[in-house]
Amino acid sequence: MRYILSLDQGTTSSRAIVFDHEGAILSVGQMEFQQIFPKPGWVEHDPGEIWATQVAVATEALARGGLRPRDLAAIGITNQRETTVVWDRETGDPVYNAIVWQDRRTADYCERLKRDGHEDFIRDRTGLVIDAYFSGSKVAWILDNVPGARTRAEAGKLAFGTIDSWLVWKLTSGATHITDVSNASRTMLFNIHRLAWDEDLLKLLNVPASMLPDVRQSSEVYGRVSTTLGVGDVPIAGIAGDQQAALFGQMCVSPGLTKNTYGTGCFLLQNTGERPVASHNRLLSTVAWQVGGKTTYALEGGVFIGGAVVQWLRDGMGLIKTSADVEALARSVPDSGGVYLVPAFAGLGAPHWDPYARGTIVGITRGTTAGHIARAAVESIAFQVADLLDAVGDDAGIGLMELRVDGGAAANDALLQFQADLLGVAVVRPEVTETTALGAAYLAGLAVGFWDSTDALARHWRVARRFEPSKAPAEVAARRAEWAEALGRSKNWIAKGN
Ligand SMILES: Nc1ncnc2c1ncn2[C@@H]1O[C@H](COP(=O)(O)OP(=O)(O)O)[C@@H](O)[C@H]1O
Ligand SMILES: O=P(O)(O)OC[C@H](O)CO
Repeated sequence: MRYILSLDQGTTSSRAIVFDHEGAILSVGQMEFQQIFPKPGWVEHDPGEIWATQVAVATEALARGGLRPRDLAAIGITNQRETTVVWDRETGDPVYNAIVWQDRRTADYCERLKRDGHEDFIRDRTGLVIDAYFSGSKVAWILDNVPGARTRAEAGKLAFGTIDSWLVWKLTSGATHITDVSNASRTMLFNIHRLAWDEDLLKLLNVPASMLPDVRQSSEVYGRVSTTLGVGDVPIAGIAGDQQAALFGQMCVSPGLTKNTYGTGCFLLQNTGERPVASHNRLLSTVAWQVGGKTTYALEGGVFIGGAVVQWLRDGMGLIKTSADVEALARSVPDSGGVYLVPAFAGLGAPHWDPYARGTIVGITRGTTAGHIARAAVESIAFQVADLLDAVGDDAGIGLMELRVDGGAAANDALLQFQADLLGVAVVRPEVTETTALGAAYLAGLAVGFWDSTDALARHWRVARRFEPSKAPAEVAARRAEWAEALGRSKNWIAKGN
Protein backbone atom coordinates (compact mmCIF):
# COMPACT_ATOMS: atom_id res chain seq x y z
CA MET A 1 0.00 0.00 0.00
CA ARG A 2 1.26 3.47 -0.86
CA TYR A 3 0.51 6.86 0.66
CA ILE A 4 0.71 10.58 0.05
CA LEU A 5 2.58 12.86 2.44
CA SER A 6 1.20 16.36 2.83
CA LEU A 7 3.38 19.13 4.23
CA ASP A 8 1.16 21.83 5.79
CA GLN A 9 3.33 24.80 6.68
CA GLY A 10 1.01 27.09 8.71
CA THR A 11 1.45 30.42 10.46
CA THR A 12 2.00 29.00 13.92
CA SER A 13 3.01 25.39 13.28
CA SER A 14 4.48 23.02 10.73
CA ARG A 15 2.47 19.88 10.20
CA ALA A 16 2.86 16.73 8.14
CA ILE A 17 0.00 14.33 7.48
CA VAL A 18 0.07 10.96 5.73
CA PHE A 19 -3.10 10.07 3.77
CA ASP A 20 -4.10 6.70 2.38
CA HIS A 21 -5.85 5.96 -0.90
CA GLU A 22 -9.27 6.60 0.66
CA GLY A 23 -8.20 10.07 1.78
CA ALA A 24 -8.13 8.91 5.41
CA ILE A 25 -5.39 10.03 7.82
CA LEU A 26 -2.75 7.45 8.70
CA SER A 27 -0.47 9.61 10.84
CA VAL A 28 0.38 13.18 11.80
CA GLY A 29 3.40 15.15 12.98
CA GLN A 30 3.16 18.70 14.28
CA MET A 31 5.55 21.26 15.77
CA GLU A 32 5.09 24.91 16.69
CA PHE A 33 7.82 27.42 15.94
CA GLN A 34 8.85 30.84 17.11
CA GLN A 35 6.85 33.96 16.27
CA ILE A 36 9.19 36.93 16.11
CA PHE A 37 7.78 40.41 16.86
CA PRO A 38 10.68 42.87 16.43
CA LYS A 39 8.43 45.96 16.63
CA PRO A 40 4.71 46.63 17.07
CA GLY A 41 2.93 45.45 13.92
CA TRP A 42 5.95 43.48 12.65
CA VAL A 43 5.79 39.66 12.45
CA GLU A 44 8.66 37.46 11.27
CA HIS A 45 9.58 33.78 11.07
CA ASP A 46 13.03 32.24 10.84
CA PRO A 47 13.10 30.44 7.44
CA GLY A 48 15.69 28.01 8.84
CA GLU A 49 13.31 27.05 11.64
CA ILE A 50 10.41 26.68 9.21
CA TRP A 51 12.53 24.25 7.20
CA ALA A 52 13.87 22.38 10.25
CA THR A 53 10.42 21.92 11.82
CA GLN A 54 8.90 20.87 8.49
CA VAL A 55 11.53 18.15 7.98
CA ALA A 56 11.19 17.03 11.60
CA VAL A 57 7.40 16.64 11.41
CA ALA A 58 7.65 14.81 8.09
CA THR A 59 10.04 12.30 9.66
CA GLU A 60 7.78 12.06 12.71
CA ALA A 61 4.65 11.40 10.60
CA LEU A 62 6.44 8.67 8.65
CA ALA A 63 7.71 7.05 11.86
CA ARG A 64 4.26 7.15 13.47
CA GLY A 65 2.75 5.54 10.40
CA GLY A 66 5.50 2.88 10.38
CA LEU A 67 6.44 3.98 6.86
CA ARG A 68 9.63 4.35 4.89
CA PRO A 69 10.04 7.02 2.22
CA ARG A 70 9.59 4.42 -0.50
CA ASP A 71 6.03 3.88 0.75
CA LEU A 72 5.21 7.39 -0.46
CA ALA A 73 3.78 7.91 -3.94
CA ALA A 74 4.21 11.69 -3.75
CA ILE A 75 4.51 14.77 -1.55
CA GLY A 76 2.08 17.70 -1.63
CA ILE A 77 2.82 21.11 -0.14
CA THR A 78 0.40 23.66 1.26
CA ASN A 79 1.41 26.78 3.10
CA GLN A 80 0.62 30.02 4.90
CA ARG A 81 0.29 32.38 1.99
CA GLU A 82 1.95 35.74 1.17
CA THR A 83 4.77 35.25 3.70
CA THR A 84 7.93 36.35 1.93
CA VAL A 85 11.44 34.89 1.87
CA VAL A 86 14.45 36.26 -0.03
CA TRP A 87 17.58 34.14 -0.17
CA ASP A 88 21.00 33.97 -1.82
CA ARG A 89 20.95 31.60 -4.79
CA GLU A 90 24.54 30.47 -4.20
CA THR A 91 24.69 29.89 -0.45
CA GLY A 92 20.96 29.22 0.00
CA ASP A 93 21.00 31.56 3.02
CA PRO A 94 18.04 33.89 3.58
CA VAL A 95 19.10 37.55 3.52
CA TYR A 96 16.42 38.42 6.09
CA ASN A 97 13.79 36.66 8.20
CA ALA A 98 10.54 35.66 6.47
CA ILE A 99 8.14 38.63 6.63
CA VAL A 100 4.81 37.12 7.65
CA TRP A 101 1.46 37.92 5.99
CA GLN A 102 0.25 39.61 9.20
CA ASP A 103 3.18 42.07 9.17
CA ARG A 104 2.06 45.73 8.75
CA ARG A 105 5.46 47.42 8.22
CA THR A 106 4.67 48.30 4.60
CA ALA A 107 1.28 49.89 5.38
CA ASP A 108 2.55 53.41 4.62
CA TYR A 109 4.11 52.25 1.37
CA CYS A 110 0.74 50.74 0.40
CA GLU A 111 -1.07 53.95 1.38
CA ARG A 112 1.24 55.82 -1.01
CA LEU A 113 0.40 53.38 -3.82
CA LYS A 114 -3.26 54.12 -3.20
CA ARG A 115 -2.74 57.88 -3.02
CA ASP A 116 -0.84 57.72 -6.30
CA GLY A 117 -3.95 56.25 -7.89
CA HIS A 118 -2.82 52.65 -8.52
CA GLU A 119 -5.79 50.96 -6.87
CA ASP A 120 -7.85 50.15 -9.98
CA PHE A 121 -4.83 49.10 -11.99
CA ILE A 122 -3.61 46.72 -9.27
CA ARG A 123 -7.09 45.29 -8.73
CA ASP A 124 -7.58 44.71 -12.43
CA ARG A 125 -4.28 42.90 -12.87
CA THR A 126 -4.05 40.97 -9.58
CA GLY A 127 -7.62 40.69 -8.24
CA LEU A 128 -6.32 42.12 -4.94
CA VAL A 129 -6.88 45.27 -2.94
CA ILE A 130 -3.68 47.20 -2.18
CA ASP A 131 -2.57 46.04 1.25
CA ALA A 132 0.56 45.25 3.26
CA TYR A 133 -0.88 41.71 3.57
CA PHE A 134 0.44 40.66 0.14
CA SER A 135 4.05 39.78 -0.74
CA GLY A 136 4.94 42.54 -3.23
CA SER A 137 5.54 45.37 -0.77
CA LYS A 138 7.38 42.98 1.55
CA VAL A 139 9.93 42.05 -1.15
CA ALA A 140 10.37 45.75 -1.94
CA TRP A 141 10.99 46.42 1.78
CA ILE A 142 13.72 43.76 1.96
CA LEU A 143 15.43 45.13 -1.16
CA ASP A 144 15.30 48.67 0.22
CA ASN A 145 16.31 47.89 3.79
CA VAL A 146 18.77 44.99 3.81
CA PRO A 147 22.22 46.43 3.03
CA GLY A 148 23.38 45.38 -0.44
CA ALA A 149 20.22 43.41 -1.21
CA ARG A 150 19.07 45.50 -4.15
CA THR A 151 22.48 45.38 -5.88
CA ARG A 152 22.69 41.62 -5.37
CA ALA A 153 19.12 41.16 -6.60
CA GLU A 154 19.79 43.22 -9.71
CA ALA A 155 22.86 41.07 -10.40
CA GLY A 156 20.60 37.97 -10.33
CA LYS A 157 22.11 36.65 -7.11
CA LEU A 158 18.95 36.62 -4.95
CA ALA A 159 15.78 34.55 -5.13
CA PHE A 160 12.31 35.44 -3.84
CA GLY A 161 9.66 32.96 -2.89
CA THR A 162 6.60 32.36 -0.75
CA ILE A 163 6.90 29.49 1.73
CA ASP A 164 6.07 26.84 -0.89
CA SER A 165 8.99 28.03 -3.04
CA TRP A 166 11.31 28.03 -0.05
CA LEU A 167 10.36 24.46 0.90
CA VAL A 168 10.74 23.15 -2.67
CA TRP A 169 14.12 24.87 -2.98
CA LYS A 170 15.27 23.22 0.25
CA LEU A 171 13.73 19.82 -0.54
CA THR A 172 15.54 19.76 -3.89
CA SER A 173 18.82 21.14 -2.45
CA GLY A 174 18.54 24.30 -4.52
CA ALA A 175 17.77 22.59 -7.84
CA THR A 176 14.21 23.91 -8.23
CA HIS A 177 12.91 27.47 -7.86
CA ILE A 178 9.15 27.43 -8.48
CA THR A 179 5.78 28.36 -7.09
CA ASP A 180 2.24 27.46 -8.13
CA VAL A 181 -0.41 29.79 -9.56
CA SER A 182 -2.44 29.93 -6.33
CA ASN A 183 0.53 31.20 -4.32
CA ALA A 184 1.67 33.51 -7.13
CA SER A 185 -1.79 35.13 -7.12
CA ARG A 186 -1.18 36.40 -3.57
CA THR A 187 2.01 38.34 -4.32
CA MET A 188 0.48 41.47 -5.92
CA LEU A 189 3.04 40.92 -8.71
CA PHE A 190 1.09 38.34 -10.72
CA ASN A 191 -1.37 38.90 -13.53
CA ILE A 192 -4.26 36.54 -12.79
CA HIS A 193 -5.66 36.79 -16.34
CA ARG A 194 -2.44 36.08 -18.26
CA LEU A 195 -1.18 33.81 -15.45
CA ALA A 196 2.27 35.38 -15.61
CA TRP A 197 4.38 37.82 -13.60
CA ASP A 198 3.27 41.31 -14.56
CA GLU A 199 6.07 43.52 -15.91
CA ASP A 200 4.23 46.76 -15.11
CA LEU A 201 3.75 45.69 -11.51
CA LEU A 202 7.37 44.61 -11.20
CA LYS A 203 8.38 48.05 -12.46
CA LEU A 204 5.97 49.84 -10.11
CA LEU A 205 7.22 47.94 -7.07
CA ASN A 206 10.80 47.92 -8.33
CA VAL A 207 11.29 44.16 -8.06
CA PRO A 208 13.80 42.55 -10.49
CA ALA A 209 12.24 39.74 -12.56
CA SER A 210 15.36 37.59 -12.07
CA MET A 211 14.35 37.00 -8.42
CA LEU A 212 11.06 35.37 -9.25
CA PRO A 213 10.25 31.65 -9.22
CA ASP A 214 8.84 29.89 -12.28
CA VAL A 215 5.08 29.63 -11.98
CA ARG A 216 3.70 26.12 -12.38
CA GLN A 217 0.36 24.33 -12.13
CA SER A 218 -0.92 23.22 -8.73
CA SER A 219 -0.73 19.56 -9.70
CA GLU A 220 2.35 18.32 -11.58
CA VAL A 221 5.72 16.77 -10.78
CA TYR A 222 8.02 19.70 -10.00
CA GLY A 223 11.05 17.67 -8.95
CA ARG A 224 12.14 14.99 -6.54
CA VAL A 225 13.31 15.26 -2.97
CA SER A 226 17.11 15.38 -2.89
CA THR A 227 18.58 12.05 -1.79
CA THR A 228 21.05 13.89 0.44
CA LEU A 229 18.19 14.52 2.88
CA GLY A 230 17.84 10.81 3.64
CA VAL A 231 14.09 10.72 3.02
CA GLY A 232 14.22 9.06 -0.37
CA ASP A 233 13.67 10.68 -3.73
CA VAL A 234 9.92 11.09 -3.59
CA PRO A 235 8.28 13.26 -6.30
CA ILE A 236 6.98 16.65 -5.16
CA ALA A 237 3.75 16.81 -7.13
CA GLY A 238 1.21 19.26 -5.65
CA ILE A 239 1.28 22.83 -4.32
CA ALA A 240 -1.46 25.23 -3.24
CA GLY A 241 -1.83 28.07 -0.75
CA ASP A 242 -3.57 26.81 2.38
CA GLN A 243 -6.99 28.38 1.81
CA GLN A 244 -7.13 27.24 -1.80
CA ALA A 245 -5.97 23.76 -0.75
CA ALA A 246 -8.82 23.66 1.78
CA LEU A 247 -11.29 24.58 -0.99
CA PHE A 248 -9.97 21.63 -3.00
CA GLY A 249 -9.89 19.33 0.04
CA GLN A 250 -13.55 20.21 0.67
CA MET A 251 -14.16 19.16 -2.94
CA CYS A 252 -15.58 22.57 -3.80
CA VAL A 253 -14.67 21.81 -7.40
CA SER A 254 -17.60 23.31 -9.25
CA PRO A 255 -18.79 26.92 -9.44
CA GLY A 256 -20.80 28.07 -6.43
CA LEU A 257 -19.39 25.54 -3.98
CA THR A 258 -18.13 27.39 -0.94
CA LYS A 259 -16.11 26.67 2.18
CA ASN A 260 -15.32 28.61 5.31
CA THR A 261 -12.37 27.87 7.54
CA TYR A 262 -12.89 28.91 11.16
CA GLY A 263 -9.32 29.26 12.45
CA THR A 264 -7.66 32.21 14.17
CA GLY A 265 -9.33 34.29 11.46
CA CYS A 266 -11.98 33.10 9.03
CA PHE A 267 -11.33 32.55 5.34
CA LEU A 268 -14.32 32.10 3.06
CA LEU A 269 -13.74 30.99 -0.53
CA GLN A 270 -16.24 30.34 -3.30
CA ASN A 271 -15.32 28.53 -6.50
CA THR A 272 -16.19 30.90 -9.37
CA GLY A 273 -15.20 28.60 -12.22
CA GLU A 274 -12.91 29.29 -15.15
CA ARG A 275 -13.01 33.09 -14.97
CA PRO A 276 -12.10 35.53 -12.21
CA VAL A 277 -15.06 37.49 -10.88
CA ALA A 278 -14.32 41.18 -10.32
CA SER A 279 -15.58 42.11 -6.86
CA HIS A 280 -17.61 45.24 -6.17
CA ASN A 281 -17.52 44.49 -2.48
CA ARG A 282 -13.76 44.60 -1.91
CA LEU A 283 -13.42 40.84 -1.85
CA LEU A 284 -10.36 39.26 -3.42
CA SER A 285 -10.43 37.55 -6.75
CA THR A 286 -7.83 34.85 -6.69
CA VAL A 287 -6.56 31.74 -8.45
CA ALA A 288 -7.90 28.63 -6.74
CA TRP A 289 -5.74 26.11 -8.62
CA GLN A 290 -4.60 24.97 -12.02
CA VAL A 291 -4.97 21.27 -12.75
CA GLY A 292 -4.56 19.54 -16.12
CA GLY A 293 -4.11 22.91 -17.85
CA LYS A 294 -7.44 24.19 -16.55
CA THR A 295 -7.46 27.18 -14.23
CA THR A 296 -10.13 27.63 -11.57
CA TYR A 297 -10.70 30.92 -9.79
CA ALA A 298 -12.26 31.85 -6.45
CA LEU A 299 -13.69 34.82 -4.62
CA GLU A 300 -12.25 35.20 -1.16
CA GLY A 301 -13.15 37.15 1.94
CA GLY A 302 -11.19 37.01 5.17
CA VAL A 303 -11.95 38.29 8.65
CA PHE A 304 -9.03 38.84 11.02
CA ILE A 305 -10.62 37.68 14.28
CA GLY A 306 -12.59 34.43 14.17
CA GLY A 307 -11.59 31.75 16.70
CA ALA A 308 -9.23 34.37 18.11
CA VAL A 309 -12.18 36.03 19.88
CA VAL A 310 -12.48 32.81 21.87
CA GLN A 311 -8.76 32.93 22.62
CA TRP A 312 -9.32 36.45 23.92
CA LEU A 313 -12.10 35.25 26.24
CA ARG A 314 -9.62 32.64 27.48
CA ASP A 315 -6.33 34.56 27.68
CA GLY A 316 -7.40 38.20 27.85
CA MET A 317 -10.53 37.92 30.00
CA GLY A 318 -9.92 34.65 31.86
CA LEU A 319 -13.59 33.64 31.34
CA ILE A 320 -12.76 30.10 30.20
CA LYS A 321 -9.87 27.66 30.61
CA THR A 322 -9.80 26.13 27.14
CA SER A 323 -11.25 27.33 23.84
CA ALA A 324 -13.64 24.36 23.82
CA ASP A 325 -15.16 25.56 27.14
CA VAL A 326 -16.78 28.49 25.33
CA GLU A 327 -19.54 26.26 24.02
CA ALA A 328 -20.82 25.26 27.48
CA LEU A 329 -20.58 28.85 28.74
CA ALA A 330 -22.46 30.16 25.69
CA ARG A 331 -25.13 27.48 26.15
CA SER A 332 -25.58 28.47 29.81
CA VAL A 333 -27.90 31.25 28.60
CA PRO A 334 -30.80 30.94 26.14
CA ASP A 335 -29.60 33.90 24.03
CA SER A 336 -27.11 36.75 24.14
CA GLY A 337 -29.53 38.91 26.13
CA GLY A 338 -29.24 41.73 23.61
CA VAL A 339 -25.43 41.83 23.86
CA TYR A 340 -23.34 42.26 20.68
CA LEU A 341 -19.57 41.88 20.64
CA VAL A 342 -17.75 43.18 17.56
CA PRO A 343 -14.24 41.69 17.60
CA ALA A 344 -12.60 44.41 15.50
CA PHE A 345 -9.46 44.03 17.63
CA ALA A 346 -7.19 44.57 14.64
CA GLY A 347 -9.57 46.64 12.54
CA LEU A 348 -12.05 45.03 10.16
CA GLY A 349 -11.15 42.93 7.11
CA ALA A 350 -13.47 42.07 4.21
CA PRO A 351 -15.87 43.43 3.21
CA HIS A 352 -15.36 46.55 5.38
CA TRP A 353 -11.55 46.98 5.31
CA ASP A 354 -11.53 49.50 8.13
CA PRO A 355 -8.11 49.55 9.83
CA TYR A 356 -9.40 52.24 12.23
CA ALA A 357 -12.23 50.11 13.67
CA ARG A 358 -11.77 48.64 17.16
CA GLY A 359 -13.62 46.06 19.23
CA THR A 360 -16.78 46.94 21.08
CA ILE A 361 -19.42 45.32 23.28
CA VAL A 362 -22.86 46.94 23.24
CA GLY A 363 -26.19 46.16 24.88
CA ILE A 364 -24.82 45.38 28.35
CA THR A 365 -27.36 45.66 31.19
CA ARG A 366 -27.27 44.93 34.92
CA GLY A 367 -28.37 41.38 34.10
CA THR A 368 -25.54 40.62 31.65
CA THR A 369 -23.43 37.59 32.61
CA ALA A 370 -20.25 35.94 31.36
CA GLY A 371 -22.57 33.55 29.52
CA HIS A 372 -24.06 36.38 27.49
CA ILE A 373 -20.62 37.72 26.59
CA ALA A 374 -19.45 34.23 25.56
CA ARG A 375 -22.57 33.76 23.48
CA ALA A 376 -22.14 37.16 21.83
CA ALA A 377 -18.50 36.27 21.07
CA VAL A 378 -19.46 32.99 19.39
CA GLU A 379 -22.26 34.73 17.49
CA SER A 380 -19.86 37.45 16.30
CA ILE A 381 -17.89 34.84 14.35
CA ALA A 382 -21.05 33.76 12.53
CA PHE A 383 -22.27 37.33 11.92
CA GLN A 384 -18.96 38.22 10.26
CA VAL A 385 -19.09 35.14 8.03
CA ALA A 386 -22.70 35.96 7.08
CA ASP A 387 -21.54 39.46 6.02
CA LEU A 388 -18.84 37.88 3.88
CA LEU A 389 -21.36 35.56 2.26
CA ASP A 390 -23.67 38.45 1.42
CA ALA A 391 -20.76 40.13 -0.36
CA VAL A 392 -19.84 36.93 -2.21
CA GLY A 393 -23.46 36.38 -3.25
CA ASP A 394 -23.69 39.95 -4.52
CA ASP A 395 -20.49 39.62 -6.56
CA ALA A 396 -20.90 36.12 -7.92
CA GLY A 397 -24.68 36.07 -8.21
CA ILE A 398 -24.80 32.38 -7.31
CA GLY A 399 -27.23 31.26 -4.60
CA LEU A 400 -25.54 29.26 -1.86
CA MET A 401 -26.65 25.62 -1.57
CA GLU A 402 -24.69 24.80 1.57
CA LEU A 403 -21.61 26.03 3.39
CA ARG A 404 -18.82 23.50 3.95
CA VAL A 405 -16.79 24.22 7.05
CA ASP A 406 -13.49 23.30 8.70
CA GLY A 407 -10.85 24.75 11.05
CA GLY A 408 -10.45 24.59 14.86
CA ALA A 409 -13.61 26.53 15.76
CA ALA A 410 -15.75 24.38 13.43
CA ALA A 411 -15.71 21.88 16.30
CA ASN A 412 -18.23 24.19 18.00
CA ASP A 413 -21.76 22.87 17.32
CA ALA A 414 -23.43 25.97 18.77
CA LEU A 415 -21.48 28.17 16.38
CA LEU A 416 -22.37 26.07 13.35
CA GLN A 417 -26.07 25.91 14.28
CA PHE A 418 -26.18 29.68 14.66
CA GLN A 419 -24.33 30.02 11.34
CA ALA A 420 -26.97 27.89 9.59
CA ASP A 421 -29.73 29.95 11.24
CA LEU A 422 -28.19 33.20 10.00
CA LEU A 423 -27.57 31.99 6.47
CA GLY A 424 -30.78 30.09 5.98
CA VAL A 425 -28.81 27.28 4.33
CA ALA A 426 -27.25 24.10 5.69
CA VAL A 427 -23.79 24.22 7.23
CA VAL A 428 -21.90 21.00 6.65
CA ARG A 429 -18.95 19.61 8.58
CA PRO A 430 -17.14 16.77 6.76
CA GLU A 431 -15.61 13.69 8.38
CA VAL A 432 -12.06 14.76 7.55
CA THR A 433 -11.62 18.34 8.76
CA GLU A 434 -7.91 18.42 7.87
CA THR A 435 -9.05 19.72 4.51
CA THR A 436 -5.99 21.89 3.87
CA ALA A 437 -3.53 19.02 4.04
CA LEU A 438 -6.02 16.76 2.25
CA GLY A 439 -6.32 19.24 -0.64
CA ALA A 440 -2.54 19.29 -1.12
CA ALA A 441 -2.45 15.48 -0.96
CA TYR A 442 -5.16 15.28 -3.62
CA LEU A 443 -3.29 17.68 -5.91
CA ALA A 444 -0.10 15.63 -5.54
CA GLY A 445 -1.87 12.29 -5.91
CA LEU A 446 -3.63 13.38 -9.10
CA ALA A 447 -0.29 14.35 -10.68
CA VAL A 448 1.28 10.93 -10.17
CA GLY A 449 -1.80 8.84 -11.01
CA PHE A 450 -2.34 7.78 -7.38
CA TRP A 451 -5.89 9.01 -8.01
CA ASP A 452 -7.40 9.04 -11.49
CA SER A 453 -9.62 12.07 -11.46
CA THR A 454 -11.25 14.74 -9.34
CA ASP A 455 -14.51 12.81 -9.73
CA ALA A 456 -12.92 9.81 -8.05
CA LEU A 457 -11.93 12.06 -5.15
CA ALA A 458 -15.38 13.54 -4.72
CA ARG A 459 -16.52 10.12 -3.48
CA HIS A 460 -14.20 10.47 -0.45
CA TRP A 461 -15.91 13.61 0.81
CA ARG A 462 -18.35 12.49 3.50
CA VAL A 463 -20.57 14.52 5.79
CA ALA A 464 -20.03 14.08 9.52
CA ARG A 465 -22.78 16.49 10.57
CA ARG A 466 -25.23 18.77 8.84
CA PHE A 467 -26.68 21.82 10.63
CA GLU A 468 -30.05 22.88 9.18
CA PRO A 469 -31.45 26.40 9.59
CA SER A 470 -34.09 26.56 12.30
CA LYS A 471 -34.98 30.24 12.74
CA ALA A 472 -37.71 32.32 11.13
CA PRO A 473 -36.41 34.77 8.48
CA ALA A 474 -37.93 37.77 10.34
CA GLU A 475 -36.07 36.90 13.52
CA VAL A 476 -32.81 36.49 11.59
CA ALA A 477 -33.33 39.82 9.82
CA ALA A 478 -33.87 41.58 13.17
CA ARG A 479 -30.73 40.07 14.67
CA ARG A 480 -28.65 40.98 11.63
CA ALA A 481 -29.94 44.55 11.71
CA GLU A 482 -28.84 44.83 15.36
CA TRP A 483 -25.45 43.38 14.47
CA ALA A 484 -25.10 45.98 11.70
CA GLU A 485 -25.83 48.70 14.29
CA ALA A 486 -23.17 47.33 16.63
CA LEU A 487 -20.71 47.05 13.73
CA GLY A 488 -21.34 50.70 12.89
CA ARG A 489 -20.30 51.69 16.42
CA SER A 490 -16.96 49.90 16.13
CA LYS A 491 -16.05 51.45 12.77
CA ASN A 492 -13.64 54.33 12.35
CA TRP A 493 -12.95 54.37 16.11
CA ILE A 494 -9.29 55.31 16.44
CA ALA A 495 -7.84 58.45 14.93
CA LYS A 496 -6.25 57.93 11.50
CA GLY A 497 -2.49 57.61 11.75
CA ASN A 498 -2.60 55.89 15.20
N1 LIG B 1 -14.75 24.63 20.48
C1 LIG B 1 -14.32 25.81 20.02
N2 LIG B 1 -15.16 26.87 19.89
C2 LIG B 1 -14.74 28.05 19.39
N3 LIG B 1 -13.48 28.27 19.00
C3 LIG B 1 -12.59 27.28 19.11
C4 LIG B 1 -12.95 26.00 19.60
N4 LIG B 1 -11.84 25.20 19.55
C5 LIG B 1 -10.85 25.96 19.04
N5 LIG B 1 -11.29 27.21 18.78
C6 LIG B 1 -10.53 28.33 18.20
O1 LIG B 1 -10.02 27.91 16.93
C7 LIG B 1 -8.76 28.53 16.69
C8 LIG B 1 -7.76 27.46 16.26
O2 LIG B 1 -8.15 26.90 15.04
P1 LIG B 1 -7.05 26.41 13.98
O3 LIG B 1 -7.82 25.95 12.79
O4 LIG B 1 -6.13 25.46 14.66
O5 LIG B 1 -6.37 27.82 13.72
P2 LIG B 1 -5.09 28.29 12.86
O6 LIG B 1 -4.90 27.31 11.75
O7 LIG B 1 -5.49 29.66 12.39
O8 LIG B 1 -3.94 28.34 13.84
C9 LIG B 1 -8.35 29.22 17.96
O9 LIG B 1 -8.52 30.62 17.78
C10 LIG B 1 -9.32 28.70 19.02
O10 LIG B 1 -9.65 29.69 19.97
O1 LIG C 1 -1.58 29.55 8.29
P1 LIG C 1 -3.01 29.96 8.42
O2 LIG C 1 -3.96 28.82 8.50
O3 LIG C 1 -3.18 30.96 9.56
O4 LIG C 1 -3.44 30.73 7.04
C1 LIG C 1 -2.84 31.89 6.68
C2 LIG C 1 -3.35 32.39 5.34
O5 LIG C 1 -2.87 31.63 4.27
C3 LIG C 1 -2.95 33.82 5.17
O6 LIG C 1 -3.41 34.34 3.96
